[in-house]
Amino acid sequence: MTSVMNELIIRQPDDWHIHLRDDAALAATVPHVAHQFARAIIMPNLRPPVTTVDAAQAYRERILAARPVGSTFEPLMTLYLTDTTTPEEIAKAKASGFVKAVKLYPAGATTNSDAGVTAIEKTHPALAEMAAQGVPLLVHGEVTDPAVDLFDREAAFIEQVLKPLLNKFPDLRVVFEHITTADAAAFVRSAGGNVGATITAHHLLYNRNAIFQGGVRPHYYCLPVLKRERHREALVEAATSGSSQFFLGTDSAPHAKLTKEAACGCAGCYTAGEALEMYAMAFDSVGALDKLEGFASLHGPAFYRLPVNERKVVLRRQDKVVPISYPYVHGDTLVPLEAGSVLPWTFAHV
Ligand SMILES: NC(=O)N[C@@H](CC(=O)O)C(=O)O
Ligand SMILES: [Zn+2]
Ligand SMILES: [Zn+2]
Repeated sequence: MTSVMNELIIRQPDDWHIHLRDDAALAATVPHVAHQFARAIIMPNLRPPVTTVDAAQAYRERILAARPVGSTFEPLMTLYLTDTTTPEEIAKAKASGFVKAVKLYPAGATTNSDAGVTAIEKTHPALAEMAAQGVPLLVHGEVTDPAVDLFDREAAFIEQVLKPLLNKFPDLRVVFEHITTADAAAFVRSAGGNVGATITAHHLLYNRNAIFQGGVRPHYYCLPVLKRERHREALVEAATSGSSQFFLGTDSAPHAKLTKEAACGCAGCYTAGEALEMYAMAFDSVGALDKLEGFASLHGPAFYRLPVNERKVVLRRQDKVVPISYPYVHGDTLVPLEAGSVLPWTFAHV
């Protein structure tokens, strides 16, 4: 007997990778994440980047102040790793209680990564302290060598950086962020339980054709860029496998409309307002809705050694219209992924 699931009640998910930006942008981004998720790992790629515990604390206060009245949303803060991050700052981060991880951006790999790491060896003192203290390293896993094809940069990063890094620091806890390839999914599975990965909704739903459907579609452009269909299928397989190494991270990355729809448009898809609807579509597409709670609400807390959320939420098979745009900073707007589309799922609190 086959049955269609029309309503899915799960523990409230967390988002293990999101960009909220700062100041006026928080009025747009925080209500979205706080509605869908109980907690979120907040990326530190501000200008200037969040490189100290003191800066993370101040940023955390600004996020908390932007929460809707009554919201209990909890931002989990991260530090931006640089060539000069000290072991002392790592120890301070661990002791703070609110800094949960440290983010590695290879310099030049993505948005606001120019202050990132220029050579991984320079970070060895900080990484040794992180391994000792159990502080997770979150990685944007793409090499920056312009000679490497854009679509191959994640696979190259595994061989050139990640494998040597884990050989040197076998106990380091690593999250391979926003994985986009079969290579990355296979690598994570072959690594120990100290290695996990986040997967976005857009990398589960689309392949690289989406960027060129009838013309160039800037809102589907993000980094790492969407890949071929066989990679998308491998990501869906990993996300729905039940393996606790894979968990939800939207990588929702707001950029004002004018900076996306431009001759040199910014990388990033904005999905925070409709993320769970999109993940439900991806899981439903392979009949794996029963695996969504593990991926969205259980595996991440297990990796980060945090309690699971007690509150329940519901996904209903009910149409939801994605707004054409949301208000954003300086009178500009924010165009969500699938703006104007009708999604077959609707997220609500129970
Ligand atoms: N994913 C993106 O395309 N962009 C992110 C940066 C990142 O996560 O690499 C951003 O901050 O805009
Ligand atoms: Zn990234
Ligand atoms: Zn990101």
